[in-house]
Amino acid sequence: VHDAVAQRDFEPALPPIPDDVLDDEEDSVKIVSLVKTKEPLVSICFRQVKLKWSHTGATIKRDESTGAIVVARIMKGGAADKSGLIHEGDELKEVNGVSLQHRKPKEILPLLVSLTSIQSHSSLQYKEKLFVRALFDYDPSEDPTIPCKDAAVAFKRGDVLQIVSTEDDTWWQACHVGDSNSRAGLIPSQQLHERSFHLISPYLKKTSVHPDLISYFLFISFPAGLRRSFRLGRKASWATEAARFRRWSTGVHGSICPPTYIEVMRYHREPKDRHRLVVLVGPSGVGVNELKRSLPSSSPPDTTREKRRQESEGVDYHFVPVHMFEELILDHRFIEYGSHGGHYYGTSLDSVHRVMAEGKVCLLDVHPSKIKRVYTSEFKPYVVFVKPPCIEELRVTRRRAKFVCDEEDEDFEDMIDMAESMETQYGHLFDRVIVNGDIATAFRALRADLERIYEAEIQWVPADWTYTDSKEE
Ligand SMILES: Nc1ncnc2c1ncn2[C@@H]1O[C@H](COP(=O)(O)OP(=O)(O)OP(=O)(O)O)[C@@H](O)[C@H]1O
Repeated sequence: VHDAVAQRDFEPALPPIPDDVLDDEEDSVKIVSLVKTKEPLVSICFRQVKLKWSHTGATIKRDESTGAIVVARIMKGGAADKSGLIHEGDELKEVNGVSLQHRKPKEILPLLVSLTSIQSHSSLQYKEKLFVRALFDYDPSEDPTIPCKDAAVAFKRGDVLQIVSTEDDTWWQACHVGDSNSRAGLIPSQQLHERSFHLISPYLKKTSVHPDLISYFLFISFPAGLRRSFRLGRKASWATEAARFRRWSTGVHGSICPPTYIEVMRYHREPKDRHRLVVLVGPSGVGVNELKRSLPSSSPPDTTREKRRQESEGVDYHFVPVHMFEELILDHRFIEYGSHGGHYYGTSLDSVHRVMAEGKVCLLDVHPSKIKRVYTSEFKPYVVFVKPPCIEELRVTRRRAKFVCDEEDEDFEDMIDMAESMETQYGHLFDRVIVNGDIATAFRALRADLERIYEAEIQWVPADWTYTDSKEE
């Protein structure tokens, strides 16, 4: 191919090879000339060989010791990579007849803008199959460390990316999954993101460290009383936790790693498999219970308090003697438990198992710090964060609802603050965020999301879960 291309005539004509390039230096000195046409095409001329590509798929840098402009990186699957004609370390001599010698990077960049525009073909099949979910937002336009903003891929927390190269320790190459127009580009490597986090670069300060349901689904739902009891207990422990987290984030525990990427794999639920556990989290008063009330419910939680006249065993609660409840605590059988008014209330793993074993969808409402208790292949949790809207919308929606008239602005502010803290600390575990402004809209969003998750052919779940499943088979 090289020879066939080399013998053809191309327009425009290349400048002659400089006299000072000796024949025996051919292997060590490459003269590359870039000619930008009116079309969005870049012609790369390599001696007398000229190829036209829509995009080159390469980045450049200045060699610190020699001052030369060299090819820094060849993007996997890009035109430059496929051609095999330019390589990392190749020196760029001139662009459109303009010598690059002694030029400042600022002057060179506009000349090379097309060279740094990286595109891969949508039909491209990458050889490596490593998929990750991003656990933080990344906006290259706010990242001063990115070698070339045009070569980068922006993403949001939760996006699934296909990693096509991890050869470079600092900048990996990846493209978005499920987007046929997605191009491969640079993303910060895990190592780089962890390092940058500790330096608290400006772009990271803004990032977070960090889904009537189909009638045949039945849900486990815990009554408001229990939830409120938990919440009362949670409030105190949350304040301690938030304070501890603030200390960590200010550097007392500098070795804490920020969430970066988690390897994910496609998961297809077979009819024989249990449904995924649905976990609802949110700050106190945001409306988790209100949303749950609109969903069919089933298995209740455990409590040690006396049964009231209107209550039934196994409907409102499982009424358990204190000694049994305490045994369950010692056996670590509770996902979450607390006491209120001198009585225990708890959400046990056993109650979740029972519902799931019956083939029902289990809906759980816990403090986000407890998600890790069920973050296993056994439960495959789908975590929905219920978030408050802005304070103006909170005022309007909550006061419009006649039964909520005693909420003060301060409560709304607390709710918003707590939601922010939860997102900061646990956001990487959330599969879906639903803003509960107008209750009907929030409920429709939740229902649509849960329908989607239970009907979806393919879902992305942590690779660990699928490895565990295959070991168990
Ligand atoms: N979108 C909404 N619009 C108006 N009122 C709402 C909305 N969502 C919830 N509410 C009301 O706000 C109050 C608190 O809601 P809910 O009890 O569901 O909160 P929660 O998140 O379960 O908190 P807690 O555990 O503290 O009870 C309830 O009176 C509920 O009816």
